[in-house]
Amino acid sequence: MTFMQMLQAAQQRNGSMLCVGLDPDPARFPAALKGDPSRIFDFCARIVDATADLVIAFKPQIAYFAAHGAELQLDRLMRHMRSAAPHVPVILDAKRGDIGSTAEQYAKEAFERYGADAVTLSPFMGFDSVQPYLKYEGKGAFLLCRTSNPGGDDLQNQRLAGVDGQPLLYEHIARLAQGPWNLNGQLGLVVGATYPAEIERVRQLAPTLPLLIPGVGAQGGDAAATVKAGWRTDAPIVVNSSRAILYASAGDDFADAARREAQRTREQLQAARAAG
Ligand SMILES: O=C(O)c1cc(=O)[nH]c(=O)n1[C@@H]1O[C@H](COP(=O)(O)O)[C@@H](O)[C@H]1O
Repeated sequence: MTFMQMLQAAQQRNGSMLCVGLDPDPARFPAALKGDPSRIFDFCARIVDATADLVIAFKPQIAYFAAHGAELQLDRLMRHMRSAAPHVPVILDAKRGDIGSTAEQYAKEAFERYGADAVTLSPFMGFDSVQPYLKYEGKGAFLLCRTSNPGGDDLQNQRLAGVDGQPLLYEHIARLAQGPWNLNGQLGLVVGATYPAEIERVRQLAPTLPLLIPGVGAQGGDAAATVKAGWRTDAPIVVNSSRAILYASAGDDFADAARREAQRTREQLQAARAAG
């Protein structure tokens, strides 16, 4: 099954557009695990097990593992997700972007070492930096387009004077991803829940692409406005929340609390869809 097919299937099976982001920070772990980077796998596996029937995807953020030298725990977590939640696609949030020869190594890391179903990429270095990922048949790649952070404006909202129609940079990225860069239908776009008007604009320019939408929860993005702007029956939206779910409780009940928060967010998103 391709990543796009897995997304559609998980969306239907779990009735969900919620993605749980796995951003493990040992300093925020519950008392029994707190401050211990060797427990990253244990923490994440509990979250995965508690939420696997509620999500369209999981999104481990690679920096939270690499910063602690915990790559082997990420390896183990990827295998755990594969066996405990085989129906849930895994997006490795790596935000890579480099020249073709180096990108080949990053692609190998994401898809061969970790066995991810999709990856996040920065399109800043151009098509030849994206192409190596597209050689992996059936895998997905989400290009940063209009990111959730305020500083996204610095570049992404600049006008490209030399390009037809003088689009904003993020509009140009959306057009490239919907059109000439999307050789085998593997591309999606990242658009922040903190900017619903831009989600709507990206949807106009990229009507058939899946959108990865982080920014609900800890960053305060508007879940209902996000769904209204981005939802399409034939192009899934993957709405990510990390900290609000992972750290819903600092106690031993953290996995149950994560489940409740995931359930609440999923219902909120589904309700917005029904109202839409
Ligand atoms: O690519 C991403 O996932 C991403 C893009 C973006 O524009 N904004 C953004 O917050 N993210 C990631 O999404 C997650 C958001 O985490 P929370 O703010 O805790 O829900 C983090 O892992 C970020 O690195």
